[in-house]
Amino acid sequence: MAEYSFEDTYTLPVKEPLAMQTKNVSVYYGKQETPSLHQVSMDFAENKITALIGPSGSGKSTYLRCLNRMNDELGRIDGEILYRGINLNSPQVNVYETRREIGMVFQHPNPFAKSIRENITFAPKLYGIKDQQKLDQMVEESLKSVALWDEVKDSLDRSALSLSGGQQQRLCIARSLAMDPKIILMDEPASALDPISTSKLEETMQTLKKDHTIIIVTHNMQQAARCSDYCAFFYLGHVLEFNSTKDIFSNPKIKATNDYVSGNFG
Ligand SMILES: Nc1ncnc2c1ncn2[C@@H]1O[C@H](COP(=O)(O)OP(=O)(O)OP(=O)(O)O)[C@@H](O)[C@H]1O
Repeated sequence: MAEYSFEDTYTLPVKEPLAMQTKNVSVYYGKQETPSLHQVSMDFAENKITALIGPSGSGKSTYLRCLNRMNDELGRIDGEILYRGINLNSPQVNVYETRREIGMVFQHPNPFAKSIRENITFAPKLYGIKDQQKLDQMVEESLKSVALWDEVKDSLDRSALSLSGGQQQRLCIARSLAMDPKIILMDEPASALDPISTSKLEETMQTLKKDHTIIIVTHNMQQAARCSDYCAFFYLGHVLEFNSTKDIFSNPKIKATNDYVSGNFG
């Protein structure tokens, strides 16, 4: 039984260019009759960071994974996921192309058991890029974007698994950047990192947003408040409030949001 009404919602209209938009996205896992995610509509401003917050099991990761079709095998997804005028939630859409445009960084760093250099060049080579000079340039640019270049430029052929957890996570972001995505989805990317690595990751996000749109799931309220421009509050598979981060934390419109950001439940 929900403690808060699903009717009591607030959605801030986004008055800037959009990178992506969803309309009434619902997710039914397996043969569920009641969806785990209910009709989520949201606008993602371009070159901004949107944080998805809410208690455990509220549907944040379920929603995030829909945005680059990572839930395809798990059930039925209704609604529209609009990117550059195309509904990505349509069988005609090539999921591999979608994931080139919309990259994903996971909770635990998952570099390949290969060298630092090969982690970056793996996907570009699969897509047919053979020019060594171009590949070297991709390695340098993507590692610079995540502020890892200075730390690893003299040991690019060393195993990625020998890096620290924080370095591995930044390498994974660099790996996703090599395919030049426009949107980067991040599912609790700092949850396995120490405070210093977390702070470097947050700095990286601020650099990346000059050229990318970022959508991040986080349990860490301070992180959402520090890093994001917009915030969506999820509760039992519904989005109850979508607002500027400033207002979510200082002037929430919905009681459930206020209770959550004040630490009254979660
Ligand atoms: N693969 C799956 N199969 C069936 N149900 C699932 C699956 N993944 C998630 N769910 C269910 O969907 C609901 C939302 O889960 P989800 O992981 O999206 O929430 P969340 O807000 O990201 O939680 P957390 O913060 O704990 O990661 C939960 O009830 C969960 O049990």
